[in-house]
Amino acid sequence: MIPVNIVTGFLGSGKTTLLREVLGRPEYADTAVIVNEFGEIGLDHFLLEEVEEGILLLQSGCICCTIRSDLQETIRSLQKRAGDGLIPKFRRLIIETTGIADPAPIVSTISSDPLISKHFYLANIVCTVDGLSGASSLASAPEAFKQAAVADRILVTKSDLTEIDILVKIEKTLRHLNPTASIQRSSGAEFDTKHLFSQDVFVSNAEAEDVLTKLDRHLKGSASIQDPLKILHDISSFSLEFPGSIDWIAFGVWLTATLHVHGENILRVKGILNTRESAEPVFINGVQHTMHPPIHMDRWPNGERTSRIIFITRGIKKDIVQRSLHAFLSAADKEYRQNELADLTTFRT
Ligand SMILES: Nc1nc2c(ncn2[C@@H]2O[C@H](COP(=O)(O)OP(=O)(O)OP(=O)(O)O)[C@@H](O)[C@H]2O)c(=O)[nH]1
Repeated sequence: MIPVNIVTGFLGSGKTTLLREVLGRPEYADTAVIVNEFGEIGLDHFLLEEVEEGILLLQSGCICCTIRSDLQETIRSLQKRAGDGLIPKFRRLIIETTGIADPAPIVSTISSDPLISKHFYLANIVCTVDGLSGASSLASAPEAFKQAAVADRILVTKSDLTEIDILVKIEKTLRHLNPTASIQRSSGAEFDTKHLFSQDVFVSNAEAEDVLTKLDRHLKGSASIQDPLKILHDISSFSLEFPGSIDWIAFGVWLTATLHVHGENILRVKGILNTRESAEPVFINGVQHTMHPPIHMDRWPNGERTSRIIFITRGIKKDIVQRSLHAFLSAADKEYRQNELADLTTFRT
């Protein structure tokens, strides 16, 4: 399976600068990158040959490709060409979105297209936020706010041009918005590409632990703080905690129904569940409609066997989600106890 990284971020925030670095590094030699236009990325000094219109082979061994009729068709055609030996095989795919694009439909394309999901999986979403002008774009452009809300890694760029108190302020806003994303600074060079691209969020135990540490910090600390930008865009980030074990099937039905009803307004869900069916914790992770296969972690981080879930939503308040989940789980609990009692009675008679 080939990991896919999505690089998103508002206009001029530094996506191309980051990609250029990746494309020049030998450790990313087997990477294919999908960009909107070659012109934007300035590849002249990397170029080895043009394999065909829209596909470039770079000196580093990377393949760079512009989008064809649509993303689905572009990914499928890259995969087919690599299979037919027309371009080198690649082991990673990076997709750069346009500055005003919503990354969620890309996530959905990767996991819902049967041909694509057979070969590719989402590794993570990286979002660049301009340290210098990010505060105003986050305030004025809902797209910029959403890109940061759904990300797993946030790179605050132009730290070399930005005063420290402005950087601290923007990082605080981003932490309130997306408490489980990791946030780094960049000055346009020497990126920590390993952390940004190689640690897969949706499949790794270590990553799940890191997310939980941040989730717990959110539960204990800043959960109740209201950020003015979140109020402006009607975005909430809240965490729920449930003691005791919960019914996995009932939870799954509830989550499916909730995602169906609220659809695009649930931007991110992440959490750890103590389920009746499994001794190990189950880590869940979703972007909008798309839930990724749960990870069965090998141990309980911090030994706390409590289910904890974080939601980032638009226009949906905590008490609505909490009440409906609570009602669902209580009903499943009641049924479980009745069945247990019935089993016991049958056994005695
Ligand atoms: N000094 C400095 N300049 C940066 C940094 N990151 C990006 N830049 C500059 O900012 C400008 C925009 O960066 P790009 O990488 O093109 O941004 P982008 O997000 O790809 O832009 P669009 O594709 O237009 O949305 C370029 O002139 C970069 O050289 C940084 O960390 N420090």
